[in-house]
Amino acid sequence: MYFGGEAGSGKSEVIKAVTTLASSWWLLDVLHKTAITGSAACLIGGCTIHKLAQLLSNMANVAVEDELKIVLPLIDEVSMLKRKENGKISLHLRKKLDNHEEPMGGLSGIGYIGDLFQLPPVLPPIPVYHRVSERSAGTSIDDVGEYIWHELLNTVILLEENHRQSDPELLRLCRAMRWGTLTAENLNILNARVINPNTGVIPPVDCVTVFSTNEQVHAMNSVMVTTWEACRG
Ligand SMILES: Nc1ncnc2c1ncn2[C@@H]1O[C@H](COP(=O)(O)OP(=O)(O)OP(=O)(O)O)[C@@H](O)[C@H]1O
Repeated sequence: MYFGGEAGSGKSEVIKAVTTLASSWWLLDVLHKTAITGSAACLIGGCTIHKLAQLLSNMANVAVEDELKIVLPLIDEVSMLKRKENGKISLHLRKKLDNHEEPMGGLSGIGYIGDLFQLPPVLPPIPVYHRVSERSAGTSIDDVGEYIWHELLNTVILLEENHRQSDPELLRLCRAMRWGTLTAENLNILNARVINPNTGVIPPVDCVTVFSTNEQVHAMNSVMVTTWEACRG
């Protein structure tokens, strides 16, 4: 199953709801929440997909739970998932569940969550959702990962309402950016709001700020720390 939708459409809320449901049925131990990066995994109270793979493959340097039970793995921020990683999870599940015939060891469900317009995988940048192989079921780990996504994914749920953004104008711009359809007029509006911390103009403390280099981040941090210290007297 794939749960998708733009930023703010409620994908994380779905994960919270599944967690609450699993908890109320005393099934938290079979729900394995994962994400590709550590920070994304922390946000959903899960582990990285690599940690899950390690647990499944019983690597010596991991505190392996003898009774590791897997019924429903969830993979968040799936735009960053590589074909190979999907294939590896399948391989590990086959071994762990002692079912070498079926993809994902015959698990009846796996939940992929994320917005495919968001960040792609770190190099090599072939996300699981890119169709590379024309074969219906190749044999390499990459092919298996791709096959599972393209041939076995049978339920797609798209969340269409945005619950985070209440400013319709900003939402329109964000959507145009997401689709890659920004017009010159859109760009003018966005560029008119670019703030250069070197000029001494600082944004409100509660707003999210995006920078393109670490140098700019450090410059902004310095300004904010100085301002904060001045406020404290
Ligand atoms: N059905 C809903 N009704 C009301 N508020 C909601 C609903 N779903 C989500 N929200 C709220 O909208 C905000 C964004 O939701 P959420 O973080 O789940 O989005 P997301 O799709 O995971 O975003 P991102 O892609 O940035 O991670 C949160 O504050 C959340 O509490």
